[in-house]
Amino acid sequence: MDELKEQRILEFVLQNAVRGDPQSVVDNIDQYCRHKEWAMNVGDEKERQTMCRVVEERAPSIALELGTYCGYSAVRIAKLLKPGARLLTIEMNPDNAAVAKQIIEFAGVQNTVQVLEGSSADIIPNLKEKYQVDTLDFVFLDHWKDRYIVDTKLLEECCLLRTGSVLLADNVVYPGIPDFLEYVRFCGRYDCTNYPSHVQYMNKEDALEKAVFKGYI
Ligand SMILES: Cc1ncccc1-c1cc(O)c2nc[nH]c(=O)c2c1
Ligand SMILES: [Mg+2]
Repeated sequence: MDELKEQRILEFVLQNAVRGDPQSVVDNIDQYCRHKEWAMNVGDEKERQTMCRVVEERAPSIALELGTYCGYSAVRIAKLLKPGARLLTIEMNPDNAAVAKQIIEFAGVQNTVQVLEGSSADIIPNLKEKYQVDTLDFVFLDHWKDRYIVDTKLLEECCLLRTGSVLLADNVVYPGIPDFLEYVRFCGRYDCTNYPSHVQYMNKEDALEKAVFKGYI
């Protein structure tokens, strides 16, 4: 069977990055995806400009990521978390989950990041009982465009958000998530901020949207 692109990214990291050094791991993924094979990691521009500032501002104790992919943003987020904080990251594709677990372990953040393999629809309702979550301080949405609004409503229905919980959504311009944007901007429960950027490793316009939950009004 052909080796998957994600396995080539993993190989490149294992051969070129420094074990236990999260920055070296994400730098090598950026280098591979910029010069050898494009891949849908969130990328260094969005992370440097926005994600790191939003995460550090919120200083989450418990964070959730929807869409682990190869673990690139999980490693970046883990690096920004305070001691004792944890990140749960959900990945539907078992091949990607397997690659992500190895990249997370190589980066040395396996005690901070837990990869939950399966669908967000199945896992989100179990976060409280099975994963000892009370409410989430930070949620990074980076999975499938048609799941952003459904999963946002599911987080609300499962009482997983509290006043001040921060949602940060990738790709709201390209590929574009119009139903999610309209929901968070006009339902009355979120304060929204848009952060223009570019699709990773390309010049194409994109943006991140931050939506701060105001409560179950
Ligand atoms: C695949 C693609 N092609 C051209 C331009 C952008 C994308 C793209 C970029 C991303 O950051 C994505 N993140 C999560 N899930 C996606 O499907 C996804 C797709
Ligand atoms: Mg993305």
